[in-house]
Amino acid sequence: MQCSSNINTYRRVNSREIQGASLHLAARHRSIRDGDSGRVNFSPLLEATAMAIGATISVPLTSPTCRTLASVNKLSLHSLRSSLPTTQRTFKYPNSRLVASSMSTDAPVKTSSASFLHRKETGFLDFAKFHGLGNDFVLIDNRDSSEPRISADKAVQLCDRNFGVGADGVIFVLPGINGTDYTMRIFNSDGSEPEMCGNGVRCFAKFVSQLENLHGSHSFTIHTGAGLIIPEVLEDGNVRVDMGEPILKASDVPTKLPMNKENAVVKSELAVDGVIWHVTCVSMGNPHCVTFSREGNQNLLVDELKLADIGPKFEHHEVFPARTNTEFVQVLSNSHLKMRVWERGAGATLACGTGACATVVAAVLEGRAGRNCTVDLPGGPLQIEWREEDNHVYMTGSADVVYYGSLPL
Ligand SMILES: N[C@@H](CCC[C@H](N)C(=O)O)C(=O)O
Repeated sequence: MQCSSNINTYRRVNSREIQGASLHLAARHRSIRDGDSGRVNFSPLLEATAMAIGATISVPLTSPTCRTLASVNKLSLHSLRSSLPTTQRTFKYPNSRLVASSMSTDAPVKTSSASFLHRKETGFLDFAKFHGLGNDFVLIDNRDSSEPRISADKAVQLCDRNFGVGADGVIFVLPGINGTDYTMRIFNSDGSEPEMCGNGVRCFAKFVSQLENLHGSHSFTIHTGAGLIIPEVLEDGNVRVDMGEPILKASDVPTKLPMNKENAVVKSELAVDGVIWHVTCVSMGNPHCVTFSREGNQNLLVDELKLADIGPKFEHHEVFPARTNTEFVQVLSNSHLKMRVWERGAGATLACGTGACATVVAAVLEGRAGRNCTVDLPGGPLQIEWREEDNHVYMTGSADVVYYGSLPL
């Protein structure tokens, strides 16, 4: 896997100013259910407040009743596009209103998710808020341009949990390159741009399914800074992602820690804050430092760790020239791990998909677990398999929409 050259390197953005709406404020208030549509609308007062400050929010409780595209099953979107007659291939850059109206066949609602999703009002940014096990993102439909609709600075403002929408990152659905269906780019909440995001790519897949009105099992190809990533939306709504091969070569992770004869860093000693930690370094396109133990303590009890104290010391350690994500892992059994994460550019998050993948790779390399594991994260479990046959890592887990919003740019 190669990092593409259009991925910017890390930089801190200090601006915390937010213009426009206090969406978060409105989103925190209790909402009332609109029984017929199965959707939640904010109370008239809050709705009015949101409008007054230039923002709207709508929240889906259940998926709209939809026509099933049976032909999509098991086909990649790419192959689907080329096999459908032209008249049915309107959804690549859809006439938004058309697609919106075909979304629901028996329960038309005045503010359906589809119509909201396909709104394109000048001067406004329409977005969807998603989360993968509590790792939350603002998703932006950017299919009409290969340049992200908002800057890194604006992403920092949106991610602010007090003055913005509140999220761990902002993700853009861009046109595909190199023959892929889509390109994914992401800004962390600090404005830096990582190569890849595991939970984010599951959210990306569900968002694309909504935008393209896809149902049943389907998959597509995504170009990322970590190379080709292939998510498959399953019948049960979960998403399985082929995350590609882990990178173990120290200089590619990258880390300056001393490597073994295979050029990998496995169970190496790292001094952080006067304590020796045993770490294994893995890149899933983005860098990870995984630790199961420290000197005199063979199995970490992760609930006892003060993540906010030690996390930043790993992230900014001199042996990690591109900074690092750090996973603190407790082994529960040969197939069950418990993990807490300190993310580069985002801090403590409730889950990290690439981190869970790196964790299982590290557990196998250290002989602590098998290749098929459940990884428990603060936000819920992920199933991770490091498959021997193809050396690829597969991640399966949930991804859910929280609400759709719109705010002035
Ligand atoms: N939460 C993500 C990882 C997001 C990127 C990370 N913070 C980095 O800078 O590498 C995941 O689910 O993988």
